[in-house]
Amino acid sequence: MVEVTARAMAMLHSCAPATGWGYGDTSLLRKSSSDSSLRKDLPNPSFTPIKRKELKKGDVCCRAAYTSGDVNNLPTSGTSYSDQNASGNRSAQWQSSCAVLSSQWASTQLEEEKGISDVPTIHENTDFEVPARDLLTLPKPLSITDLSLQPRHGSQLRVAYQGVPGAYSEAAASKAYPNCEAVPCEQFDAAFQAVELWLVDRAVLPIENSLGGSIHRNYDLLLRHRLHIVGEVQLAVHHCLMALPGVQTSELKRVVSHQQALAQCEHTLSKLGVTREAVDDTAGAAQFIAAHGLRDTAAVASSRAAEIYGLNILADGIQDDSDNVTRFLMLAREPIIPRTDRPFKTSIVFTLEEGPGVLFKALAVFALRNINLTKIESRPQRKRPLRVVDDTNSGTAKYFDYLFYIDFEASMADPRAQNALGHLQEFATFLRVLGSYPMDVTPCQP
Ligand SMILES: O=C(O)C(=O)C[C@]1(C(=O)O)C=C[C@@H](O)C=C1
Repeated sequence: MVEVTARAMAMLHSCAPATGWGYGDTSLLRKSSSDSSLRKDLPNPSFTPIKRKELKKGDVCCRAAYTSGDVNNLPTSGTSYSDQNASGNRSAQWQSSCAVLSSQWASTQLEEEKGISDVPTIHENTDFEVPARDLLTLPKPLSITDLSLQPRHGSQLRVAYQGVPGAYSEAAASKAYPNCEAVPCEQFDAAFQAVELWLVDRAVLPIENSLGGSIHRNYDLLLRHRLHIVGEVQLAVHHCLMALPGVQTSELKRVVSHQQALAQCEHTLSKLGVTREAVDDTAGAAQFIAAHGLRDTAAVASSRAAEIYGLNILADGIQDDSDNVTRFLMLAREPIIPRTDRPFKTSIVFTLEEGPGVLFKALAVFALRNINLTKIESRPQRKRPLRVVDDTNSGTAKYFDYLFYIDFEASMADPRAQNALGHLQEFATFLRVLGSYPMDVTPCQP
């Protein structure tokens, strides 16, 4: 058991290209030159794994990359994209470019008059039950352009989320960490950086929604930053249409909200026949209407946002499907110790060489061990979006290069998961474990 945990932790801390192992104990994981079709960790397979000798022309590139050390500019062991771009004065650049501010209790107007924000004072009690008349005293979301404060150490967990008070992400942060101090951030990036800079302890960010699909930005940021997924939380998202008190639905010309929320309410909004405008978050839309006294505009947001910003709910439960759930990830600087005494999920990201059946082979490492996949997402590799393949018979072809993100139902403490990743790493050109964490099995109540 101790050994299994040590292997799991080594994998969680690793950020290794498949060509060079970043794992602590490579002998435990690497199957050296053994043929993967003869793997001893596999149960008597119900179908024969693809053998090396079955590889066709296209597959050869897997082996080539395996020995060539080509990791396509992806992060190497212990590094991230930001490391790779970094130069000697990296530290200073990093500090200044990604500086993030903590909660700021100052009116926007005051800041505008001064032209620059005062050094903010951290308020001791971030109580978001603020009546609408106190709008100006709501905490200002963190911004990546702000200057940084020293992180605060206290007994209360500080949890960054994207948006302003009343956003679904704030509710998700409270569900994930009851009694936490939820810290609003302007952008997803700022939430990542707030954790990295020790301004907060955790971040809770949306990753997918049952109606709207994946939040791609956060997939990309997971790879660019070096945080670990330490949990997930699912939240039922119940949208309301809201406007200033006294405004009728017939007076509306425009609806503003987060683009995911607008997409989740497609039916209702099409029937309204108004223009739609996307803003950073749902609660921010409600705040905007209240702050500017807009009588021709409604917001799609939570009932809590209506309460905070003093708006009137015109319609309730306007999402296309009553079962509308958003899954959020909990992120931390350190991984948690994976366990096997409760259901766990593991999230990974990897790249493959081009070739017939390569993705099939990658997915087979899980199927062969009876590991259930819960999510697969592909994202373009930004540093290498296109690869030119010179083939004298058919001219020059262009392939798109992708990163594959997979969530599977197994803990990294489970030898099946370790063996599956050991197997995958034999032909993946890059592999990183983003986290191994308890599955959210609680009811999706807001
Ligand atoms: O705008 C908010 O309130 C958010 O918390 C963001 C967000 C998202 O990004 O998907 C979260 C949950 C809902 O799916 C709609 C919007």
